[in-house]
Amino acid sequence: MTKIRIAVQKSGRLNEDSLRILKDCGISIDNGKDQLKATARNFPLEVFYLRNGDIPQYLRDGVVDIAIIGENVLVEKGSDISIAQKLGFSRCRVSLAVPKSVKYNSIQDLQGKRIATSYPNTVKKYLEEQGVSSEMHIINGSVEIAPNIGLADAICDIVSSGSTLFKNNLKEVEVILKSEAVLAVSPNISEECREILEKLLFRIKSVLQGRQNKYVLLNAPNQKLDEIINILPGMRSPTVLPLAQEGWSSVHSVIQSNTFWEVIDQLKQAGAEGILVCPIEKMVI
Ligand SMILES: Nc1ncnc2c1ncn2[C@@H]1O[C@H](COP(=O)(O)OP(=O)(O)OP(=O)(O)O)[C@@H](O)[C@H]1O
Ligand SMILES: O=P(O)(O)OC[C@H]1O[C@H](OP(=O)(O)OP(=O)(O)O)[C@H](O)[C@@H]1O
Ligand SMILES: [Mg+2]
Repeated sequence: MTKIRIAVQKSGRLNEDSLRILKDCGISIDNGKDQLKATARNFPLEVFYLRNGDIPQYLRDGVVDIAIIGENVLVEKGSDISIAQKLGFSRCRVSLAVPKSVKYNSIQDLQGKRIATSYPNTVKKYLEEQGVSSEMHIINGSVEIAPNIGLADAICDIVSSGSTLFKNNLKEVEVILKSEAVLAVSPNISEECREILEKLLFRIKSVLQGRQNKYVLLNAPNQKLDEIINILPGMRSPTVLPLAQEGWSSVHSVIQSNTFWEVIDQLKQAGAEGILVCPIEKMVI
């Protein structure tokens, strides 16, 4: 039986969330410690544990069919590789930063300067578009230290909370790109694997929809129902059921996690009581 081969980061920032999303899709993987390959028990899938930075080449060579990878790595090394789905975790940006003490007005200030980075292609392309040329110093880790040891005038690296920049006395001056984990697809994927990919994508989308929404139940006096229903659109429209106590109803609906607190405030003001909020495991639209 054909199995789809998926690359997952062996260890690092993407590993845990990548395995969690597969698990939330109902896929059980037997994980031995230090295993490089594992087979799913209940889905035609094999997991290859690889380094994030090596994955574009493995996709290109057809060693794996799909991969969970940082979008920033695809921009750097795999612009020929397509993205089937953004996955909503490991959000970060790739930014240029300079020492806090340096006056920075515009990207032109980097003309002829030395930039330390692990993302030379991304930086070069960005600078070229702005008509700026700089000298690249390729470093694989601890890039933020480079200006402090006199190795570079600026750096380009991943920024998330900004605390690494802060600790190294640097300031972010240009955001080159925003990134998150994505499901990437080999240009050489077979027809059979594409069918398995469609099944996997259906599950992933249901999981992501579930994560982005909450199930809400509340009680409301009947004369307030119209107002409350207007606040709560629901998947089609809210469910309204009579309570045992006359003149009251129970309203059930789905609301987006990112607007959640504002909606709850509006519901309370409109007269809703006993509001319960539950996570949604999967949501099929
Ligand atoms: N601080 C961060 N916050 C959020 N996401 C991040 C952060 N640092 C890295 N990432 C994302 O996670 C990916 C993996 O980062 P990580 O540092 O674990 O591995 P790596 O050193 O880039 O790769 P490799 O697996 O090749 O060693 C990055 O490509 C990026 O997409
Ligand atoms: O803005 P922050 O929240 O501080 O995150 C940014 C830092 O996180 C990543 O490093 P990581 O911790 O993955 O270490 P690494 O250099 O060993 O990959 C990245 O390379 C930055 O250094
Ligand atoms: Mg890192």
